[in-house]
Amino acid sequence: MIADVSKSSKIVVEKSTVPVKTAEAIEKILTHNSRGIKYQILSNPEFLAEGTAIQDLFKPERVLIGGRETPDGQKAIQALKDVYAQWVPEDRIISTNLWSAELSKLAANAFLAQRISSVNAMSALCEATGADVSQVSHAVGMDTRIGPKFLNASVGFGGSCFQKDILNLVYICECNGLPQVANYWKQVIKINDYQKNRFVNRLVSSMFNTVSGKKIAILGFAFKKDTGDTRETPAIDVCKGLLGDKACLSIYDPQVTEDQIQRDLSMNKFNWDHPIHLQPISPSSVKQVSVVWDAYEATMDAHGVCILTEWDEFKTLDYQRIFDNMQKPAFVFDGRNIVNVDKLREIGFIVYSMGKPLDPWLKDMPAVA
Ligand SMILES: NC(=O)c1ccc[n+]([C@@H]2O[C@H](COP(=O)([O-])OP(=O)(O)OC[C@H]3O[C@@H](n4cnc5c(N)ncnc54)[C@H](O)[C@@H]3O)[C@@H](O)[C@H]2O)c1
Ligand SMILES: O=c1ccn([C@@H]2O[C@H](COP(=O)(O)OP(=O)(O)O[C@H]3O[C@H](CO)[C@@H](O)[C@H](O)[C@H]3O)[C@@H](O)[C@H]2O)c(=O)[nH]1
Repeated sequence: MIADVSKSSKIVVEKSTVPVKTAEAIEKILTHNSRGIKYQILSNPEFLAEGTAIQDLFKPERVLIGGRETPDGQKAIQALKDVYAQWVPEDRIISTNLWSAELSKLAANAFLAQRISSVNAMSALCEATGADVSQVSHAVGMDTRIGPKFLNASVGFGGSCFQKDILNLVYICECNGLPQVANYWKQVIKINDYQKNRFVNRLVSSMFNTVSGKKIAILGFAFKKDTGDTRETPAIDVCKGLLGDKACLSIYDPQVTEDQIQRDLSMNKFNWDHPIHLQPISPSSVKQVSVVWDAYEATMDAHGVCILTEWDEFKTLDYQRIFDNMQKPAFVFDGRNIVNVDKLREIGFIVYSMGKPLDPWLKDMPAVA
């Protein structure tokens, strides 16, 4: 396509996250169709996060540009640097060779996801020992070599990037004859799956080993707050786990539509990645699921409440009102550690909060249902 329309030399910039050596493939295709036109391929991976995209664009921590180490490659890097220099301080614009830039993007996401899996693995140990994962994260994160960010235990990481990019890394390791390295990174995903299962098991075992026919309110469905994106959201796996035991779910998320939730819960795991025209036209809706537009409606007459996204509004709900309108005993399962556990216990809730000292109710329950 680019080769078809190009009339003069071009710089082609990869922004998407790609397997290492994609630039080489692009270069080969363009060069073979070049009709004398010269191309320079640059790798300029995008590091923005959803929910903060505009700030990340205006004030990036770094801009990474990878190119060929030839005079023409360096000239192309400088041309792209000049564009960013319009609003990004020059010391934040770094240049590398092509393969380093492509790999750095995968490495950055793998490191971030690894931090979450590390703290989530600790959360299981905290529950077993009586430690509090927030206190452990705080103490660990004060070491400037480790740093305090991205150490919040949760029901698991989601989003379209982390799992895909780690699987990409794993594939590249395997293709390069590095199975031990591949296995190391695979563990990050395995712990993430373990954390989601652990949450469902805790919930089911606390509620007398079954949620069949019970109403469970799901607060939050997006993979994180301030976005309506549900790709790879842990809510899908948690909801499917509960539906597997025949729970009735009442789901509320301030940004996710009913259609999206029904689609996510009725589709096979990887169908979301298909172009929209290849997805089921009207996926049959899941009967045990209702989607409502208010947290109070979702929790009305519920046996249990699950918090799966850390939306700010869930921190300030009137939990006394929620408790009064729920079946008893009333349970809260906080997959994001956002509620005040002591306050909720005072109200009368049985509370499970990821990685926090266990409620006396849960202490003698098996961690696995
Ligand atoms: N979403 C983010 O926050 C974010 C942040 C940084 C980087 N990225 C990267 O940016 C890229 C796009 O992300 P997105 O969230 O916009 O994804 P998206 O799924 O919304 O968009 C991807 C687009 O690529 C198209 N596509 C997929 N496979 C294709 C193929 N083989 N040939 C041609 N087109 C194809 C899809 O139809 C879709 O229109 C990804 O590589 C992602 O890793 C995303
Ligand atoms: O301490 C934490 C931090 C995050 N999360 C979860 O991790 C997931 C991903 O969060 P985040 O990284 O903030 O969102 P993304 O929009 O997926 O952004 C990531 O993926 C993008 C796409 O590659 C990169 O550009 C970004 O730099 C990278 O942060 C979400 O489910 C979060 O809830 C936790 O569980 N605990």
